[in-house]
Amino acid sequence: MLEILKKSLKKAPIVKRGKYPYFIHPITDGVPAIDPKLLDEISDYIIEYCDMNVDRILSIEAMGIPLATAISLKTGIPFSIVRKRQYQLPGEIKISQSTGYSKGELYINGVEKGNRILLVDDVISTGGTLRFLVKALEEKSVTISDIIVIVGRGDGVQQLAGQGIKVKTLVDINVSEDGVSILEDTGETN
Ligand SMILES: O=P(O)(O)OC[C@H]1O[C@H](OP(=O)(O)OP(=O)(O)O)[C@H](O)[C@@H]1O
Ligand code: HPA
Repeated sequence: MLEILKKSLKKAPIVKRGKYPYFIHPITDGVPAIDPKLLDEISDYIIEYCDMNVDRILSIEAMGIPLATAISLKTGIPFSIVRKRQYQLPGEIKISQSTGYSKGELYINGVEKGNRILLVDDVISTGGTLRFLVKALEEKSVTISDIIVIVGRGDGVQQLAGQGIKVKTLVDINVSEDGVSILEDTGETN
């Protein structure tokens, strides 16, 4: 199950971003190249294991975009992207983004009160990005069917679980300066 994803993660190179060991992988970075077979494997898995009874798929710039595209093409469900750029449209919501290595702002457009959405992202680490996003969506009375993330690292999933936010991951990993190792049978859906 998810053999292409797991095999490719084991080969991911590591670079330091400050003190943070950052793994580089096609699904989380778009480099060196995204194999369509990998995208196919991941999107099939998500469609099988998530509640797809939704109006919309919501994902986050940048690396949520190929995931949302693949799921949308297979299901016919439209998708919106939470952007790093402000549009100043009516109803736009600004949230803070804080990861292990960066800080910035994200802007939510394209979801309405009462919508039911599937939230998809490429990786969870500290959980900071998803925590702010989920809070903003709940305040807007948007229903989240599932939160699905391809790669879990760090304690973000546990942190959010402690706040009542359930995140499903496809694969959980440990990252050190020496490389990536797969944590078997720890993810929600492994
Ligand atoms: O759990 P956290 O610590 O919040 O980290 C997870 C976030 O980090 C990445 O965002 P980034 O803006 O670096 O991603 P991009 O490469 O997709 O633009 C990733 O896409 C997540 O949104
Ligand atoms: O180590 C990482 N690699 C790629 N994307 C990420 N987003 C948070 N951490 C990482």
